[in-house]
Parts: sequence; structure tokens; C-alpha cells
Amino acid sequence: MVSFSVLSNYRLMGTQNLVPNEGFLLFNRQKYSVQIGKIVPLSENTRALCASVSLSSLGYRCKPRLGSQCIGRIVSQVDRINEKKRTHLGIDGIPGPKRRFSLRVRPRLRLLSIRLKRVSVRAVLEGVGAFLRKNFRKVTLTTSISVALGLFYLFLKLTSVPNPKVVPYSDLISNLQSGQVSNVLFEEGSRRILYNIVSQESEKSQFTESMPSDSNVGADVVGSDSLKGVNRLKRYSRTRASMPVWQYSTRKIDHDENFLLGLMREKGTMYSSAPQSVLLSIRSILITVISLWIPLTPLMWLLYRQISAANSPAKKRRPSNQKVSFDDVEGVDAAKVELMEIVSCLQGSINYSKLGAKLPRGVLLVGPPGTGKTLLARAVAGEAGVPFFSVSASEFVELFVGRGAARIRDLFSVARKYSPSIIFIDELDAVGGKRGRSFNDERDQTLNQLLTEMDGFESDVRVIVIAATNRPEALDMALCRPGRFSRKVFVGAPDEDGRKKILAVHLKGIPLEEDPLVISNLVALLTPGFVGADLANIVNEAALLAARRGGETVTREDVMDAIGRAKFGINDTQPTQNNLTKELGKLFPWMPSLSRRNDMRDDGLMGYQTLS
Ligand SMILES: Nc1ncnc2c1ncn2[C@@H]1O[C@H](COP(=O)(O)OP(=O)(O)OP(=O)(O)O)[C@@H](O)[C@H]1O
Repeated sequence: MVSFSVLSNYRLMGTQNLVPNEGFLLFNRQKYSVQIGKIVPLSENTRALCASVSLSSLGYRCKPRLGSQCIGRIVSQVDRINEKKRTHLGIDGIPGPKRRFSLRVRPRLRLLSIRLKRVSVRAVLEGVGAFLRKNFRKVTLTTSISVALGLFYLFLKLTSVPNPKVVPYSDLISNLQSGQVSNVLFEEGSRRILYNIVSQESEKSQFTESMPSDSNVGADVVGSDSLKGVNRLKRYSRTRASMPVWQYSTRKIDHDENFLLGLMREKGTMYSSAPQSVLLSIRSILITVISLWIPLTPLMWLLYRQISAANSPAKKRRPSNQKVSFDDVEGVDAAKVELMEIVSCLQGSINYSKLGAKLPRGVLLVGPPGTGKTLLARAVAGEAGVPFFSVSASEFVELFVGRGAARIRDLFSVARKYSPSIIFIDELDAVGGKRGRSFNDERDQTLNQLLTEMDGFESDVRVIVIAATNRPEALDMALCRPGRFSRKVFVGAPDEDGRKKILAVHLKGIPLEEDPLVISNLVALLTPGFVGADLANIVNEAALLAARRGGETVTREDVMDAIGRAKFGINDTQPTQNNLTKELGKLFPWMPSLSRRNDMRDDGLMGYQTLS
């Protein structure tokens, strides 16, 4: 008997299926198979997979029991030991021979040289050029930010002076009292007091005295001892640069000025006041500005995105390439005929200009929700083969005054660019409502812009605006006048024949158990008042129910269930006696015994109590 174990990185669920010491995994009534990590129902596909990956093909001796099948990696203990030996992992903790670790540099280098040979400098340069052209704005922005930061850093470096040592105020007083302070400076506009002590001053003066004057230095350089002179000059300038102008700094204490001044006068200390140096002031202003900008930048960026035209539809909008034809829209024949005429005009098959006619600028689709208005508009675009810009009017409702109008302007300018084209505005009432009814200035401005844009088409610009609304009565009169949405097309709920046709469209891709014609006739009969969206939903629900059942085809029962769900909603709760009693309890709260007594009765009848 060969014993098997499952590798530790495989987690098994349902271990009752695992027979210990038997050597292989057994499957419960052939219902489950083991896959890596889980037990799954044995579908047809899995069966095929099991058959193809048998244990014997993995090289292990295993006798499947009762036709059970397994996949996944199952390793025999014996083979595992051999494997361990082979892979030098050792048995029972005894280390095997060490595997030589190598970077394998040579093959890598060879590969690199082969790849480098393939690379041509010209191609790389072209690639870089294309990248720069494509990302010109980004590259410019990044470069200018980097340059600005670099310049700022340089400025900080150049203007930096060695800082004086910060000492407590008491040090200044004690130094003054001991007569060590040579001179004091009060910085204007700040609380800083800078001072030097006598030893420092004397050192500096000694050093300066030891240095040749400018003219002497020149003479030295010109003379024979020039090298020496240059070195001394260098040393002098280096020492001066590192030497702080002021040796100590401290902060002024309030209300102690009189004492401080008195002490300085008494000791004969030199004191003065001076404004902060210009460079230092600029430096501190820049540091403040930058430290403020760092947290503000993300906020400003968000604001910029909201306000700027970078977020406008014109930049983002691309014509939709979704192909819908008039064959996909059924049950709205009158609307289809009207719109087909527009398609013919756009395609140029009707020469309307010959008779002095103009292309209608706007078509308003009016009708209840879900009757296929959007679908019709898409079909117009699909049939005409022109770019289709679909927007929802609510996209124009903006927080900032003027933004909605800007979006309308952008949309129309892009549509003109792609002319002949179609703009579809869904739920037009969101922006096309009557003006002056509220104080919403932004909405009025947006509508005004829409009116202007629709007026502004020249006759040779073939852009048609199709709009849809469920509430035509809410629209502003100016929108519906001839020249704008002059053509109104009513898209109503389909009749029985229409419903059959719509169902036929949606049942096309569904595997039905019965003849689709029979099903569509049945559903159409049972769904008076249903619109296209409802019928599409019924078909989808039926398919989902069939999938839930695990069926291969959609049956009549699935369709009937789906109709029930569409008509009455999903409701599992049956009116049981308990529920009824609870409801009665709610209705008659003054009868507390009612529910208890009713609960106790087991004849299935409701027991009512009278007040008497
Ligand atoms: N006449 C129809 N023929 C075929 N399918 C339809 C029809 N009407 C509606 N449908 C289906 O219903 C879905 C929704 O329809 P659509 O969005 O066109 O309705 P709508 O009238 O624009 O609704 P709303 O007014 O709420 O925007 C469509 O994608 C389509 O699947």
C-alpha cells in the first residue's frame, strides 16, 4: 500500500472526503472533485479535465476507487522522500549537499550584448522624440518645476550665512556685566539681539591686521612671492566666509530694554540697530511661501480641475463607436420612419437643399421611460454612420456659474469639428426647464447657451441635436420653437404586436427550450402596458433564473417566473397564520391575548375574541 499526502500548500475543504491512510482522495458519490485549493462540483468540464490529468500521467501509482477521479498534485510519501533527496532538501532535517549559488553573469552579459546590438541609436532617439511630442505639456511642466526648484535651492545656498550661536538672554547680561561684550546689534522688526564678545573682535582685528591690504596683496601677487600671497589670500577669504559676522544671538525679553540699555551705557558697550538684510528677508519670505504652498497645492489642483477647461467635455468627449441599427429597435414604427428621414438627409440621399429646405436642427423624442428613446437616437447615429455624442443633461448642471454654459459650448464645438455628427442630450428637462422659475442663474445661463448654440448652426454644418425627455411640458418655450427642436417625435408604449417584435429582438441570443415565437407571443399577451425596457428585463431575468437552476436552456417556467417578478416584485414571504396573527395584533393592540390564544390553537383556524 502506498500512502499519499497532499502538499501542505493545498488547502482542502470538506475533509470528510479524504480517507486517511488509504492513499488517495475519494470523492463523495462522484459529486465532487478535488482541485487545487478547493472542492468543486464536478461539471462536464471538470470531468474532462480529470480524465486528462490522471494520477498515472503524473507518474504515481494510484488506483482510483469506484471510478472516482482526481486532479491536483498528490505526492506519495516514498516519492516525496526521493524528491527531497533529488532537490537536496534532505530527509528529517539532515542537510543535503549545498547548491552552488551563482549569479550567472556570463549568460546575462551575453544576452545584454545581443539586445544592445539590436538597439539602434536612431530608433531610440526617434522614440524619445515621439515621447516628448506626445507628452509635451507634461514634460514642460515637470522641467519648469525642476528648474524653479533648482534655482530656489541655488538661491538658498548662495544667501546662506553661518548662523550665530543662539544663547540664553542671561548669557548676554552676564557677558555685559563682565565687560566682555564688544558690540551689540538690535535687529529691526524682530526680537533678535546679536552681539560679539571682546576676544572674538580682537581675533578678527588681529587676523585682519596680519593680512595685507588690497594693494599689498596685488603687489605680492605681482612680485616674486606671488604663490605665497595667493595662498594667503585664499586662506583669508575661506576663513572670512566661515566666520559668522555676529558670534552670538539671543531673544529680547519684554520690558527689560531699559535695564539692558542702562547696562550697556554703563559698561560703554557699542550698540546699534539695523534692518534685516534684504537677502535674508527674501529668503524668509520664500521659505514661508513655499511652506504654505506645499499643503495648498493639492487643493489648488482639485480646484483647477473643477474650474478649468481641462475637465470639459470637449477635451474628453470622443464620439461613440457603438453600432446600433434600426433593426434593434422595434415597436416604435412611426418614430423610426421620422428618424429614418433624418438619416437619409445626413447621408445625402435626399437632396433637401435643392428645394430650399433646411436640415432639421433638433429632434425631440418624447415618451414614457424605457420606450427606447436613447436606443432610437443610437440607431440614427449607427445607420447614418456619423459620430454620435451622447450626454446626459445633468452633466451640464454645475456648481460654478458659467461652467455648464462652457460645457455646452465645448460639446457643440467638438460636434462641429466632427460634422456631420449627432448630439444626443438625454433627460433634456434637467437643463431645458422653463427659465425664471427659480433663482438658479447657472441653469438659466446653461439653457441660454444651448439656445444660442442651436441658433448658431450654419446651414452647411450638418450637426443634428436629438434630445429625449419624459416631461415635455416642463420645457422652456424657446427650446421648442421651429428652428430648434422643431420636430417632436412621440415614442409611446408598444402594442401587443410591438411587444412581440421587441421580444423577438431580445430573445435572439437566448437558448430557449421552446420555439421563440411561441414564447414571445405568450409574453406579449401577458404584458400589456410593458415598455421595451421591461421586456428586455423579463428576458434577462428568465435567463438568470435558468442559470440559477443550473439549466442549459430557458424554459417556459423561467419566463413565467420572470414575468411574475416584473409584475409583482420579488416577495418570498407567504401569508402564514403567524404573520396574519401578528398583523391582527397590530390592528387590535388592546387584545393582548389574541396572539397567544391563536398560537395555541392547532386546528388551523383563527380564534377571535369578542369584547364581551
Ligand atoms: N423599442 C425597443 N426595442 C428594443 N429594445 C428596447 C426598446 N425600448 C427599450 N428597449 C430596451 O430597453 C433599454 C432601455 O431603453 P432606452 O434607454 O432607450 O429607454 P429610454 O426611453 O431612453 O428611457 P429613459 O427615458 O428613462 O431614458 C434599451 O437598452 C433596450 O434594451
